[in-house]
Amino acid sequence: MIKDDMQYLTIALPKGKLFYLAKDLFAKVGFVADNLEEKSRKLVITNEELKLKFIIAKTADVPTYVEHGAADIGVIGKDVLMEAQKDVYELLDLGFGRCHLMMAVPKDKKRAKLTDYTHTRVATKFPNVAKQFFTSKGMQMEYIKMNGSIELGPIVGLSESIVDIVETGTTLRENNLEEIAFIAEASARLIANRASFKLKFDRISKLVKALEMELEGANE
Ligand SMILES: Nc1ncnc2c1ncn2[C@@H]1O[C@H](COP(=O)(O)OP(=O)(O)OP(=O)(O)O)[C@@H](O)[C@H]1O
Ligand SMILES: O=P(O)(O)OC[C@H]1O[C@H](OP(=O)(O)OP(=O)(O)O)[C@H](O)[C@@H]1O
Repeated sequence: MIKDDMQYLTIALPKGKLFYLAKDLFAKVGFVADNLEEKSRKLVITNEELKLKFIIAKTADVPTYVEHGAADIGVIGKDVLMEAQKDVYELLDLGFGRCHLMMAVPKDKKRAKLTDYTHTRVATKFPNVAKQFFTSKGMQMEYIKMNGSIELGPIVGLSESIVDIVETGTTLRENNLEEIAFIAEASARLIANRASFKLKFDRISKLVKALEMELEGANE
C-alpha cells in the first residue's frame, strides 16, 4: 500500500475560483483525470495510467493537506498560503488568480493617517497576515475573524476597517469603502510537501519545468 502510494503523485486542488484555472493548466501539461469536476462528490479522482490522484479540497485546507503529506503538491492562493503559515515549499507562481491584500475603511469615516486606527477593530479572513502588517507599523489592533463578506464588517458596526483581498475593486466601491493601505500581492502558487519534494523529485521537477514552459508560452 505504502509502496503503491509512492508511485502516485497526489495533487490537491482548491474548490472555488481557482479550481478550473488550475485544472486547465495541469491539463495543458498532460496531467488529466476523467470526471475531475469541482462539484464532484467523489473527492479523490484517480488516473491509474498516469499514476495521478487529484484531491478536491476546501480552499483553506489545501496547505494542511500538503504540509502533512496527504497531498504531494497543491495549488493555493498566496493570500491563503501566507495566512496558513504552513511548512511547505512554494515552487511556482502560476500567474492566475491575481489580486492583492489590503486594508480598507468606510470613505466617510476616513482618518488622517494609518496609525489613527490603532486599537480599533479590523474584520478579516486573514488575521495572521493582518497582525503581521499592523505589528510592522507598530499598531496594536483588535482582530475579528470572519469567513466571508468581510466588507459587511464596517457597514454593520462590527469593525472600523477590513483586511481583505481586492481584485477589480467592485466590492469596495459598491460598499463605499476605500483602500488606505496595500499589504501584499497575491496569485495562485504551486506548493509541495517537503518530504515528497525529495522522494518524488524527478516527477515534481519535471512537472515544474513543464508548467514553467507553459506559463512562459502563455505570456509571449
Ligand atoms: N476577486 C477575487 N475574489 C476572491 N478570490 C480571488 C479573487 N481574485 C483572485 N482570488 C484568489 O482566489 C482564491 C480562492 O478564492 P475563493 O473565493 O474560491 O476561495 P474562498 O473564498 O477561500 O473559498 P470559500 O468560498 O470556500 O471560503 C483566493 O484565495 C485568491 O487567492
Ligand atoms: O475586488 P473584487 O473584484 O470585487 O473582489 C473582491 C471580493 O472577492 C472576494 O470575495 P468572494 O467572492 O471570495 O466572496 P466572500 O466574500 O464570500 O469571501 C473578496 O473577499 C472580496 O469581497
